[in-house]
Amino acid sequence: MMKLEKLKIFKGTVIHSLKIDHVEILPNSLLGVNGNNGKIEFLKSNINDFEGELLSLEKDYQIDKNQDIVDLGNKFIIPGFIDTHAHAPQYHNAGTGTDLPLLKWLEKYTFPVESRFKDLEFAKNVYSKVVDRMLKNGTTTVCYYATLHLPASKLLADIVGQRGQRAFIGKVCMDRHSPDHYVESTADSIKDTREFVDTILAAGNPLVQPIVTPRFAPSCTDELMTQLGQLAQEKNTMIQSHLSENLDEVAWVKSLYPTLPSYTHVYKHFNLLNNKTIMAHAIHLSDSEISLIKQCEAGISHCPTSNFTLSSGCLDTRKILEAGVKLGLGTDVSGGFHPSILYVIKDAIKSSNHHHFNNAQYKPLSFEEAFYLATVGGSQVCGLQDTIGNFLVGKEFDAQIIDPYVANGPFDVFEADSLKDIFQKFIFLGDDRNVSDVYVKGNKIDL
Ligand SMILES: Nc1nc2[nH]cnc2c(=O)[nH]1
Ligand SMILES: [Zn+2]
Repeated sequence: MMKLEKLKIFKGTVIHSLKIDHVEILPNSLLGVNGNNGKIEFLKSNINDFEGELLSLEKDYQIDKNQDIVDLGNKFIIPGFIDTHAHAPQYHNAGTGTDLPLLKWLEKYTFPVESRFKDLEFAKNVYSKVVDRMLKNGTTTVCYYATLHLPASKLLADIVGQRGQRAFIGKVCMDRHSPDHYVESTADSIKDTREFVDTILAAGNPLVQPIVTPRFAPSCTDELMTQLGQLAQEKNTMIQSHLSENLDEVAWVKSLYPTLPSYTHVYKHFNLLNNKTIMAHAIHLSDSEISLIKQCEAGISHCPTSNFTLSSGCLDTRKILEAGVKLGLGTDVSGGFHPSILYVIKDAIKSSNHHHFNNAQYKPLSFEEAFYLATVGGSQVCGLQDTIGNFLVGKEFDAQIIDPYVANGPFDVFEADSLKDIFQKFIFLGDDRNVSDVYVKGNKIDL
């Protein structure tokens, strides 16, 4: 007999993805989570005889069915969302400064607010709020950019750790083409990044990992790019940056690197493009750049809310998927004004529909595919495909409990609605009011 002292069992409807074009909707399920390691112990679905099933579980696991079972009733459980690209300091500006394209937007709104994070009180206020906001919206994993400041970047990691979120956190590196009030020397950038990586690793929280973060090629000298590539390799960390978001940016990179074949090749040249790399946007890529990304096994963070707001363009997600490149979704707060991946899911569908307007043969993203990208796709981009993304046995339990019937909620359910209809209504009409509980690695988060 297996004795598990700490087993939590969720009884009700479980929804997740195993394949990109199909959502598994599993009524009458029992999902067991091992409280010792936060992993999924079992998932049994379409159960007819709950009493019999529970009796056998009582024998196998010595559970107390009055204490260890959470009855979901008419709520359902889905994986936590994975935001593969968000700027924590920019949350201060979310919903403002939506009138300019990328390079002017950076100068006018973004660098000024990021430079304020030398003030730790200011940082503490914004960072506490962004982490809370993400969790309330069911986002259990985030790839965060902080700012170039070491103390505030460490503070973000502390706050994420205290709140129990899963995250990759990057001290931003930028030693050129930046305002005088918001730039660092090459030596400081490397020294502080090294200290940041070492500090996060020494803290030993498996949920919070450092990520090497050159802001984008135009804001890093060759020397800095070279050393960041070496550091990421030495410490075996993830890498994140921006790629081919805006046509003026692409032309700028071409002028900075006239002898390299493309923007993507710039990152490759400095050993910053590999299977641990997340590139945000990647809209204006040639076929050979997509092939290079595939060959290097890097992933793309698709940020359509930002791409619409900054008028950057519409990523051809079908082409990226058909090329076999890992693809996840990102809010890109505050280029993207909305902190919720639910919002990004809808913009990913609309962005894909735009390609369909111009080409009747084009197969736009279905809502099932967009949900997959928000969960399983994100896990692949983060290198966590064996750890999170869905409820396969052995993965860690990162989840949200969704209440479609919450009082004063954002949508209505009618008698004829199937479970799939209700789930789709949540995707299109739902918001944080429907998120009743959030779990990361089996731990319930205080919302
Ligand atoms: N969207 C976006 N693109 C960038 N490229 C370089 N920095 C940024 C940023 O902060 N946001
Ligand atoms: Zn960004």
